[in-house]
Amino acid sequence: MRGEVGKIVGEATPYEFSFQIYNPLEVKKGDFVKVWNDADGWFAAYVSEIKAVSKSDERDGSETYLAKAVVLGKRSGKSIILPKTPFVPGDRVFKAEEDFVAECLGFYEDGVYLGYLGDTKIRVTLNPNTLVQKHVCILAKTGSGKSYTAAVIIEELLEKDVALLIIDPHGEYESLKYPNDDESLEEFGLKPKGYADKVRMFVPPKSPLADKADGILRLDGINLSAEEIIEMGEIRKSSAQAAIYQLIREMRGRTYTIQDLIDEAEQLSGNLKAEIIGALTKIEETELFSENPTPIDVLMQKGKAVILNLAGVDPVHQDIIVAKVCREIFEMRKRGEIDPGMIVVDEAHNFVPEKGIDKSVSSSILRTIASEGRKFALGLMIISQRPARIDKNVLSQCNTQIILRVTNPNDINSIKRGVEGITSEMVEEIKRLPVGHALVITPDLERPVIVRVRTRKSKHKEAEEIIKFEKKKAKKEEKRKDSPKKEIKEKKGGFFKKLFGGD
Ligand SMILES: Nc1ncnc2c1ncn2[C@@H]1O[C@H](COP(=O)(O)OP(=O)(O)OP(=O)(O)O)[C@@H](O)[C@H]1O
Repeated sequence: MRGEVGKIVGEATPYEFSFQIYNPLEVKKGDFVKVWNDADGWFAAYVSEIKAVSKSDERDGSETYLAKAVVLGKRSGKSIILPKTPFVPGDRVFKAEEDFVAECLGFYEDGVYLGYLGDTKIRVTLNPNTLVQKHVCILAKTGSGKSYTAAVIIEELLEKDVALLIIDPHGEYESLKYPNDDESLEEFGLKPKGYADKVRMFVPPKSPLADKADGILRLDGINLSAEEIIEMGEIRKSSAQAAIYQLIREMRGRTYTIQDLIDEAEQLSGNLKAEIIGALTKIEETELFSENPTPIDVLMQKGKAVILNLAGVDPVHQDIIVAKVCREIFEMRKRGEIDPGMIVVDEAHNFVPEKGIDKSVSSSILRTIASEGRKFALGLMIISQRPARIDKNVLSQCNTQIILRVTNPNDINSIKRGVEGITSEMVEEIKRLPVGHALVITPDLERPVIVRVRTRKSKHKEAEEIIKFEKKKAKKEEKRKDSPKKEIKEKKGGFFKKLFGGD
């Protein structure tokens, strides 16, 4: 038979075996091979390790090459099966055809196209329902391609009309609006595409990006909790914190705004008065809270992505914004008042930190969504460069894990603890992954796979490019103003504005 590359040697189980390679140039780490199993037929296996060993009976320095192969299993109906009997030493090992490997792995048809499997041209397509409803995390050291990979998934989910809210602390996602011009798109069988018609950017009132935004985010300022006021007002003294709790107790049964609390605090006496009024005034001055808040259903709409761009916003305010927006989305989702969807949380270690390492007001609701969100079709995408600093419970709720290069020993340890079924070989692999390569672990695949993440269709956070694009667009707009179709297009703009609100 053509394509024979070696034979099984030593011990073999139904799950893995070693084989002697005939020609070391023909098999390399990461390749796929196939072997026959008398009980269950052909199976594909992944070459996870290769070593050269000297032949024991020869002193002339000649060597033999041994490979370790992990059996991938094969699709049988909806599940993946592994053979029930071991492979047999002496049996022949063949190169596996790409179609056969794809068939064995059984990627989801018309799924989320993440990239190519290892060095092959096999498309890795993940089940969108698993991704969204059972949560996903993207972990990697900085610069390894976290936000790039997140954007690839966002593009795919947008095309599947999923509602997305993106918490974007560094302003990295607005470039989704603009098409990429990277030639490597072709290699992945794709064309450039911007998502300007689907992506809107919201910012808090005093954001440095307020002029550029599609909408201003204002939160419900009615009946803020003592915890929220203490956090936002950065009230550290326990006596001042106690005074805030007391102020709010006095409001019991009434609805109140920050201004009402300031008026009430005027009645206080003693040296805490100035401190409390100062803290409340500071909150008032953010203009974040309003009696006419942004309707939450505007932030979560089928087929649209709303970016909450928090670049340049005080981290304490970011925390409150995330807490309040996510809480309302969860409550509305429970009542079926907004579309099912996914909340993407970049820099997640800041919003849902591991207990004992840091504190945040948003932790509680993010933990609730991680554990209960799937019941209400509300998913989470958790993105972080510091896995060791994220709440372990939240990480363990992410059924799909996408891990790019990680080297920090603490982060490696937390991945080992938090990711079920990860082997020491996979850990070694994670430390060496090139930029844009990811280990993907998902319940729909029997084995973790290495994916070469595809090129983005939309532009990746290159500010200069975006400015160029904006200039081009402005020129086009000038021309359009002189064209007779002007009125119709403006009407469309009006509808869009209505849909998203915005200032
Ligand atoms: N799949 C990919 N294909 C092509 N280029 C990629 C890919 N993934 C990452 N890159 C390149 O690597 C760079 C870093 O990726 P990215 O910005 O996603 O890193 P990051 O892990 O989010 O870093 P940071 O923590 O600094 O935000 C990108 O600017 C891009 O040039």
